[in-house]
Amino acid sequence: MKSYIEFKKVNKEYKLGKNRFLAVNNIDFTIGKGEFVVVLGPSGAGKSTVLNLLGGMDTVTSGTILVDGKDITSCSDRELTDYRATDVGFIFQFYNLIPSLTVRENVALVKEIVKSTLDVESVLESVGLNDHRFQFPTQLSGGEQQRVSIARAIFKNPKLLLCDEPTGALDSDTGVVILSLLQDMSRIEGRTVIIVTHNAILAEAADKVIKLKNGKVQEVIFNNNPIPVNEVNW
Ligand SMILES: Nc1ncnc2c1ncn2[C@@H]1O[C@H](COP(=O)(O)OP(=O)(O)OP(=O)(O)O)[C@@H](O)[C@H]1O
Repeated sequence: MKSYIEFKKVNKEYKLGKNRFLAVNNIDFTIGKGEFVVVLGPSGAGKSTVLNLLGGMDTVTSGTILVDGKDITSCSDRELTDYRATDVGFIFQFYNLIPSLTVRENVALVKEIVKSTLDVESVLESVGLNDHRFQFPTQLSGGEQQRVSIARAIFKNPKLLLCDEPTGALDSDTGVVILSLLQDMSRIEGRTVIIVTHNAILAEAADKVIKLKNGKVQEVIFNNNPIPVNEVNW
């Protein structure tokens, strides 16, 4: 598959007092368009840092990140703001919903920052929230709240869905439902979906697994026969 995302010799160094710390150390990998990718590794391996660099929330110390032919490491602040707003959908462990807005309003709010969006009703239907659209976040379960954050992320029709521990706050059955939904975003809608997780078993469902350790790529595993998330033996 032609590479859609490319990390080339990417380094990210943080200064801690007088010391320097390489959170991401000379990383190379590629991801194809529409792939369902899992990033695994122990705590502190650099998973979130990689996701933040790819999402334009953090900048590299050196190296290049190409997304759909665009070098995001040479973007101006303005271009990076546009990239974050239009090209990337973020899903985090905590849902970051606005408690005083309904489900529908939480999603439709994205229109304030992005001109071209999908149809809000279709998006709510695609994540199974049609019946909840006039409820407030506190009236929803954790899994339903995470669906709202997925709806909000895909409403702007992003090229990429970046998910950092999206099931970290959910029980395992609800987690499987959410991961299935994210897999559908890749399989049915053709979106490129990248999930950072501690749950190594999700590798069976991924097209590609990127294993990180101590800021380096330890291994990239290509899976020729990824299985549906709900068939993984959790
Ligand atoms: N803004 C920062 N300033 C200094 N150090 C940082 C910063 N962000 C991350 N680090 C350090 O970089 C390393 C990698 O962090 P990162 O959050 O990417 O790891 P992770 O693999 O996502 O870990 P976890 O699974 O625990 O979330 C850690 O040692 C962390 O302390």
